[in-house]
Amino acid sequence: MSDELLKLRNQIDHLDEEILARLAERARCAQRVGEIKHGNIYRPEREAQVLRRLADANPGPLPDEAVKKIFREIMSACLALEQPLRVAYLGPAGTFSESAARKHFGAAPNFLPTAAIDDVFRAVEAGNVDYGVVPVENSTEGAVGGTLDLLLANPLKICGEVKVRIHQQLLSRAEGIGAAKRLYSHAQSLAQCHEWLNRNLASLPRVPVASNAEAARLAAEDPESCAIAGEAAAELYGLNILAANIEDDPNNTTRFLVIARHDAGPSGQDKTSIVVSAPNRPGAMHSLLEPLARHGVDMTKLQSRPARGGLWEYVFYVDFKGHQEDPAVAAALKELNERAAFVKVLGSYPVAAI
Ligand SMILES: O=C(O)C(=O)C[C@]1(C(=O)O)C=C[C@@H](O)C=C1
Repeated sequence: MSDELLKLRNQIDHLDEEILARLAERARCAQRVGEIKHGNIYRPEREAQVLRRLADANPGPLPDEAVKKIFREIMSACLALEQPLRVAYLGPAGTFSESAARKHFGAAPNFLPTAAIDDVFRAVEAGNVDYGVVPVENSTEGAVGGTLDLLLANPLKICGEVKVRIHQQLLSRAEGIGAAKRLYSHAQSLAQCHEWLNRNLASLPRVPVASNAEAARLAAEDPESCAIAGEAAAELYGLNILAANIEDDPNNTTRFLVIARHDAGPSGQDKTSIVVSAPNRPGAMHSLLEPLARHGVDMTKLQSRPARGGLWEYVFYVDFKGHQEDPAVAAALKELNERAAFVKVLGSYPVAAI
């Protein structure tokens, strides 16, 4: 070993010990915070502030994303010392929902896969888990209607959002695609890779199944098949990646919501989600949203959904920038309340920080 290599490795050992001692000190601080803090132990607003502050202070050469991932895990481990979290997500294991849950909470919680989106809501409401992670919209496929309906019907709050870049992989137990007789995947993933499949595997029969993870499980059992699923499923079922990132839109992203029995405090960079219904008369929707514009509140999403029970009646899901405790948002919400037939605040939460 050269002298320089030896010296650098000694230096790294030394730095690692320093980092470890500082981590232990940080963990003891977090434990003490846990003892003196009242109410919820998990504080999404504080975690978002920590991640943003460190990304801003990052001197390099590590990219901001790497710094945030490292501190995401540090906070996850510190929080577990205060209180081990239980987090439900739309399963089975290996889905993009699991990736979203792990991206948001780090590796420390106990994760519980559920069979359907409403099971996630039920598990949180019943107190079987502390938090739930559910998909709400995809950049190519649009809104997840089931989640929107459940948000309206449920007393739960949104306390966070996570965005996951969806990369689809062609997976198989075999080393090549030659012997494959069928392709399993979720219908949404088949749609997201439609052009690639038409160009490369036009004659291979496509079999839609309940989830990508289920597709990967089937491909692991059946060597004459392949599947489209994410990397997490490939790892879980020990499959080879025959073609990587085959989604037609390279920016394909799914947004997930974190649901809880409480929402989040202000973090300085927040979003608020509400559901409103407008009285059935011309211009009602315009008049309803006018206070937002007048108070300088930026609307980021407007999504309509048929109201249960009334033919051709709609409810509107509106997201805007700011926290309901911000004075401009509070003033706009007060006026909106006076004008709307119905308003429900689904929650204020930090803009995705990671
Ligand atoms: O600041 C707190 O309230 C803490 O409990 C500490 C800490 C952290 O590790 O920084 C851990 C968990 C919370 O969700 C937020 C932050």
